[in-house]
Amino acid sequence: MHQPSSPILCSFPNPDELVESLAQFIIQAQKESIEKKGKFTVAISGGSLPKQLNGLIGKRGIKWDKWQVFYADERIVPLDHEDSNHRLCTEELFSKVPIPQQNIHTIDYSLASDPEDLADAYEKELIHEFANKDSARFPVFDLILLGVGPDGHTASLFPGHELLSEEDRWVAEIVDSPKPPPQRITLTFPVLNHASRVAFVASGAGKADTLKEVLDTPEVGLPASRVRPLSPGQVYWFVDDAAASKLEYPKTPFKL
Ligand SMILES: O=C1O[C@H](COP(=O)(O)O)[C@@H](O)[C@H](O)[C@H]1O
Repeated sequence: MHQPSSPILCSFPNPDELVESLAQFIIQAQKESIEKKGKFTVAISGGSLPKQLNGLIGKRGIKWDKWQVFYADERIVPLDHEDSNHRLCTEELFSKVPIPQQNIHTIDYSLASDPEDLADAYEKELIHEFANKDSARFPVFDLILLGVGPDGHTASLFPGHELLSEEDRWVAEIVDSPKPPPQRITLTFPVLNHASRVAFVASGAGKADTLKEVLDTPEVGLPASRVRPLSPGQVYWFVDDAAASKLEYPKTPFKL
């Protein structure tokens, strides 16, 4: 019987050490995945996360051509719009590393007039990558990288929203996001909770209250608390000491 995993919390004295350790963790995850399956499937968030991936830039041992990148959530805006998570990830990372463009799976903005169609089309991209939906009930990402907002939302799963109870779809649209822009797509909880590894990344004192609620009182049920991949999947929290300053949750020393 697969049980949900308990989060592993790794805290670092400063943002630079956090960024460097996160890069080492990601490189190790891609090494293991490529050895097993010849590719590395990863989902990336927007917000403050992409900047924290800059420890990957210029690192040896990264086989960028083996990465297949999806977005954990995306705003329904043109790909070059300032609110686009793809644009942000491109500025912070993809424009600085030799990843083939075709390995980055973006939304099809031509479907923007019908968010449900757009979400379904993105789900089809996943189905293409992860085999068909009947044989694989949910995709198993090698790594999903998430942030957490002040209200405890993650990806575009917001507290109290009906999408929190989605049990079937891999990708869903949201047209009433409390944080602008209102129209988005997001991976659903079943996808987040079937990943091999999920890594949350949070830094700065501004995240301290949120982290306390998410990790010390998971029974409140904030979206970020509900990301608990089934074993052998594992959820990690990469934070700096400022973000961890109010936590009672036990820390684990970082090791690869
Ligand atoms: O709107 C979003 O917010 C979350 C959290 O962002 P942060 O700036 O507080 O880290 C982000 O993870 C998500 O991808 C984004 O669309």
